[in-house]
Amino acid sequence: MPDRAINRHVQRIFSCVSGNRDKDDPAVEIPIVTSWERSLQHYGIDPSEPNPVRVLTEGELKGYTQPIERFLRIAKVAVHHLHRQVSDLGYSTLLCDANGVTVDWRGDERYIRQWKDTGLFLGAVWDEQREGTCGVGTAMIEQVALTVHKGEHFRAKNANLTCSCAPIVSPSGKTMGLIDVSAFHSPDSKESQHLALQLVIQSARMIESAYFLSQFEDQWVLRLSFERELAEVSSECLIAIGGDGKILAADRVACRSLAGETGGGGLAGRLIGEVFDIDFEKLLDIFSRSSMVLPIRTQKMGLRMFGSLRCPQAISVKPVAAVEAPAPRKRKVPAPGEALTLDYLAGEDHKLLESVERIKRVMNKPIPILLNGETGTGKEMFAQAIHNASRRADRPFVAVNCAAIPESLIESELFGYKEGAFTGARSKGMRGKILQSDGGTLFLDEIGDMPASLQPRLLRVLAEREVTPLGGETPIPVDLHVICATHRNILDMVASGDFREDLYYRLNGVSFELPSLRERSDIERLIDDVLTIEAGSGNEQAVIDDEAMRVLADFSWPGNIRQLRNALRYALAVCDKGIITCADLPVDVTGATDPAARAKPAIPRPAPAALPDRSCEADDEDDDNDGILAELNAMEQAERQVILDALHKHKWQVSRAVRDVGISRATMYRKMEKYAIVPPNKR
Ligand SMILES: Nc1ncnc2c1ncn2[C@@H]1O[C@H](COP(=O)(O)OP(=O)(O)OP(=O)(O)O)[C@@H](O)[C@H]1O
Repeated sequence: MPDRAINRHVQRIFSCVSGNRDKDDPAVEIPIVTSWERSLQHYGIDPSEPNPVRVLTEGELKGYTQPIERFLRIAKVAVHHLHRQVSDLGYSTLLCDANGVTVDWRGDERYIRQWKDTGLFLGAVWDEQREGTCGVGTAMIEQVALTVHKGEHFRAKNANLTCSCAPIVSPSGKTMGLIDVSAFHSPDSKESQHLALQLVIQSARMIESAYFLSQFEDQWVLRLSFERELAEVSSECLIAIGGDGKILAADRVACRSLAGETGGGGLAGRLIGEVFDIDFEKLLDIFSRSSMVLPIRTQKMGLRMFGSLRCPQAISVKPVAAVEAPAPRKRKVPAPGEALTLDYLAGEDHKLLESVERIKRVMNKPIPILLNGETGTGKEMFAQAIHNASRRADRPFVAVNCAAIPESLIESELFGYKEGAFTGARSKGMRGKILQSDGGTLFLDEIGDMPASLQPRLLRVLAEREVTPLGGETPIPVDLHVICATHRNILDMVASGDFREDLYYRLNGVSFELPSLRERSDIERLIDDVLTIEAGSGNEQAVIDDEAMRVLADFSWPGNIRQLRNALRYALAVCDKGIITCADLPVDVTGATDPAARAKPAIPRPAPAALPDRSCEADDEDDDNDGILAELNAMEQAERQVILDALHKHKWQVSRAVRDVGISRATMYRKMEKYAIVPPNKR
């Protein structure tokens, strides 16, 4: 550029930044002026300085490309595709990383010298701090797609270039890179670059979508479009959904389009049914029967969209619609010592049955399973049952409780060590739990307690399917299926930085919520089953009387099935003649049952007389039953009183009262109904 032109360029920038723009000079767009200000005042760059663009050596460049190999692989196709569209128009195509380093490049090889001289080449660093206003650097800082055309470049030496560039944003909203087309000959008018800018925007979007789909390849992805006609061929919004129906992530178009639904609170962590007029179960159900595009409305704003659902990759080999209907389940209570099966564990709880059907679909696929549930809900039992039902059943099932092993030992427990790896190491070394589970299932219980320092190592094992024991150098290949369990909210831990997001996505291929005991719709059935199992393991057969069953079914069970097992084990040991009554239940269960009942005065003991004597009926029950009493003959009145006395004596425990009276339970209930005897708790 001749000196006079350089001076004019520098003059123009100075007057514009100082607010004294020449009135003949066309207005400069705001982002460009702001960038000129930054370049001049912040970075202190001299616009006339002719220093060439910095180009990294091959070795230096490797340091930038290696950590983003996946991104490069995904973006490559889009870079190639874009370049095919623009190469004949004299553009080169640059893919830059988040630092502005050109990590992929395409250009007409005939002009290689010129590309290199202008810095439109592999390894060139296009950051604003160094180059001042330029396509890549300014799009990176402003986080928008833009064209920096000719004299809008800050440095005079770049003022013949035209650069159109768009940022590429990751699922978590960070700039992962930028895609740019640049040319050193172009018409003067900036409008001439409109199409080039639209093409880079489209390519950036294509890379973002491909990256999103790859990042969540083991998850369900809801693809949404505002136009029915386009929904099948291209989607505007992408939403990744975990196996529990909660949104894991949404791409930036989805976040922007659906911001009104969340009041700015973000989509991640919300249930699909909170945002749309359909819940996840229904969505799965519809898409399992048809792959059609489904009209969906958003809950708050009522936006009409058209969606399709992409299955986790490992399931998609078999369309969900083609999954056979589950065979009718045969449910039998396992004999003592017999492994609990998935069908048995599902019980008759509606939600659990659905979960088990879904588990069956994925258990033989390389999809990690995450089990959520309160302590004692049976997570380990489930993990074992999944293993037993899977193709890996004849291989080891290895359980590791991350909360139970001291942090200092977890590493060697999991990864093992070579002989002599450290003082005290066994002379032959140790195969860690991961290698022990080779070919089988590794169950990581309390995964939320996995120390932060080991999370990257575990991630590497899962990604690369190989382990390097402590003190070893050669990685050993391992084939394992991972099932994790936690009672903690891992998403919250991810948000607070206590759990690695990438590890969470690796582990949560599909997740299942095990209901607490108090939420189960089949609680009485389960209580009976657990009693059968407990009674079978050494104790006498027993039954639970109605009152005790009511107490057990109403209890809150903070320790879930584990606590229930213990309570029944105790009751079996103390009960008489195989009948478990309230008196046989541990006090922590009966004491917490019904605080209102406990506050009531004790039921008065009846007078010893066997004949009708209204004075003994201190509960005011019979006041309400005068009409019935009047209709009874003397015999009946006497019989009624005997029954009532026995019930009072045994604090309304039917099973005990029947023994005093010498009648069966069924007869007792019939008589109670006939004589209108209603236990206090049912009044
Ligand atoms: N459906 C069931 N029927 C009978 N017993 C069961 C059932 N589910 C679980 N159990 C028993 O309940 C106890 C707790 O189960 P488990 O250890 O699998 O729970 P967990 O959710 O893994 O607990 P934690 O979170 O405390 O590790 C075990 O003794 C197990 O045998």
